[in-house]
Amino acid sequence: MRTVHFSASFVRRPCRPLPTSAAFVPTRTLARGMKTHFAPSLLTGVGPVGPLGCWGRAGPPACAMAPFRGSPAAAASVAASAAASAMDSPALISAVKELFEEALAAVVPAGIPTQLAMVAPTDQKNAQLGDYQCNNAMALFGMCKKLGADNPFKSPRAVAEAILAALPENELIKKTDIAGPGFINVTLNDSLLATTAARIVTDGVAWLAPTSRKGKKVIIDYSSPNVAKEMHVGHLRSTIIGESLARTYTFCGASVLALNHVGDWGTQFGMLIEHLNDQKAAGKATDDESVSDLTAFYKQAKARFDEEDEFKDRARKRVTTLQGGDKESLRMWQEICDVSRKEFSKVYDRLDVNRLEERGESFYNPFLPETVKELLSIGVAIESDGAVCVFPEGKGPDDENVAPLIVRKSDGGFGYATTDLASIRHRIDVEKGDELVYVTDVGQSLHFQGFFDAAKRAKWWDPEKTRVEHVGFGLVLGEDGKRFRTRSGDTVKLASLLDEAVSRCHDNISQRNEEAYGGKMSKDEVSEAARIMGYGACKYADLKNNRTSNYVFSYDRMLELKGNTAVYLLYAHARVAQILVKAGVADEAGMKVALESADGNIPLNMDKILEDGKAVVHITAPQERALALHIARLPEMLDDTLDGLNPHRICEYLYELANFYSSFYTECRVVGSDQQKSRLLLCESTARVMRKCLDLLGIEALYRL
Ligand SMILES: NC(=[NH2+])NCCC[C@H](N)C(=O)O
Repeated sequence: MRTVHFSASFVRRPCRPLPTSAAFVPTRTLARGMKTHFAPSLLTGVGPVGPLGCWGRAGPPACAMAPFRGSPAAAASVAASAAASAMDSPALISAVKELFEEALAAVVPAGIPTQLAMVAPTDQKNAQLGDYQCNNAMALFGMCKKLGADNPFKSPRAVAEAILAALPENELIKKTDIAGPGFINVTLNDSLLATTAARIVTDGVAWLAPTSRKGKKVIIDYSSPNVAKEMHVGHLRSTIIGESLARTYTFCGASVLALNHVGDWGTQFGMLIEHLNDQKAAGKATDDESVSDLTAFYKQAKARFDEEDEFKDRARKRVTTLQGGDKESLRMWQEICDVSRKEFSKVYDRLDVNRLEERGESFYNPFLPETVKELLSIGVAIESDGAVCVFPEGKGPDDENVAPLIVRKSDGGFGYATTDLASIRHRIDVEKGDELVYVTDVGQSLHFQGFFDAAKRAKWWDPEKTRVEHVGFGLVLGEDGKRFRTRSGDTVKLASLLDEAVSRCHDNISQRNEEAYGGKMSKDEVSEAARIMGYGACKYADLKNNRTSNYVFSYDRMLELKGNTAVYLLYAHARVAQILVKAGVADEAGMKVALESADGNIPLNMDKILEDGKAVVHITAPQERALALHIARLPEMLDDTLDGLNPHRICEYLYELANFYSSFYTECRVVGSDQQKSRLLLCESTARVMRKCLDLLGIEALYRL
């Protein structure tokens, strides 16, 4: 076995010179005007800044550091600099893979294709084995055997040995060993983990954002309720999942266009306008209750449409005049949309969703005739029974059991599919999206597959150039395992659902406030905490599941104090915050500041955590190492989240983080220990990562509970 030392592949990469001195002032902290004794001291002195930023995968790293060549303790010290914020922080796993790919390139014999590194994190239950495992040796040996006499290897183990011998010198890996037939276990350098944890405090958690989405334009279509219809739990799921993805993409450097593809166009507007007209004639305005409850209004209009021939006739004519651009019809359509819009925005305000841009189906109306015409002219669509249809590749009207995509109905009207074809084209050609994401229930999968496929055949979408994904999600079920409904069988109103969660939290927190804190929290504080916890619990209960599975909506479960719930995590964060207060690193006033600030960071009394003006984390116990490793794996988790479009990965990570922290806190004395500064730094680092993860899930943090 060979121990690989510092001086990595990246040493060969161009680096900007190391600054000779660096001063760091946490700007937000100062801007908030703290008491002088809390003013952070300047961090001066430079040390070898952690190598994390230099692991660079593709593209030149923005690098301002030299490779570490000093003692491990020195390596763990941090000198933050202005340049540091521009640092790239690729995922650990990618850096490990890159090293193994270099090694593989050197050992793969002629006649065998280039090998991608098969590297996976080691299950932390087996932490003694290492942090990552590279599993290429066995498969590569299998390929080499086919070379017969030209196979240079005797066994998979020999392949593993060759890979290790070819591993470039680097700063990342402390130790490697071969297990079993040829698994390579990899242990990372402690100093690197320590440095990463410390830098989160000096440079902010954004420093650790992965760079895989930098400069990418991502268009996320989510929420997308329908005008004059109830915004139901499905739309709530879409809103919560889409918002979390939007936040995560943004954090990872993408420019996000969040689109609310509201169902604001279609034949139903004929009857809605006519009904509105009649209501007005009867002296009722849009702010009248009978109209503002649009669901009821819709039902009335529908009933009349089904029962009154004269009304039906007018409604049909109205659709034509509306689609023909008649001013008066458009004005009334607008009026109806406005009523819905007001209702939707109430939900968005509650959920803290404010980046969504409304671009409803109506936006694409002018492009629809052209869309169909082109599909016909290139032969992707054909006329069938008076309608224009896109059949699956190789299928036609004579094939049985095929459901074509209808792009123009036999009455000449356009539908959902046509709008989506126009929208995908617009998002690629005009908006220049690199990734297009659509968040709806899995029930719409066929629709998405259908128009994605048509867009590809029409050459409007090149999958090599643009990533297009339907992010489907499962149903919300009631505790009886059936579709979530009220006892009377109606769909559950979103507002009342959130209200109930908040009210239950209010009861719990008030009780705790009296019992455990002697009423220390004011009435307002209790209400605010209940709001954060109630909304947080609903969001988290939704996000923590693998999105494609159905989940059971249960207040009891989502409000449990233990286990993978928002309540547990909010408590976990509050406990860390309170330790920092107890140690004098932060104070109550600082927490108030944190609550109002954009990044939620508590102003810190830096003297309490810096050693000789430097932020230094010492790793002396396995629990400290496990915690620091988990923190350093944030970029890897985020890449994973976006690759699979799975926000539940963030929940998993956050829950594990809370657990690693809890083992650390149980085993390692913080306040009053020799390691107090280092450990407090680790606490603050943990708190920041916790807050960032909560924020990516759309959940606010609590500092005291
Ligand atoms: N581009 C899209 N199709 N977005 C999703 C729209 C969702 C649709 N309005 C619904 O309520 O089901």
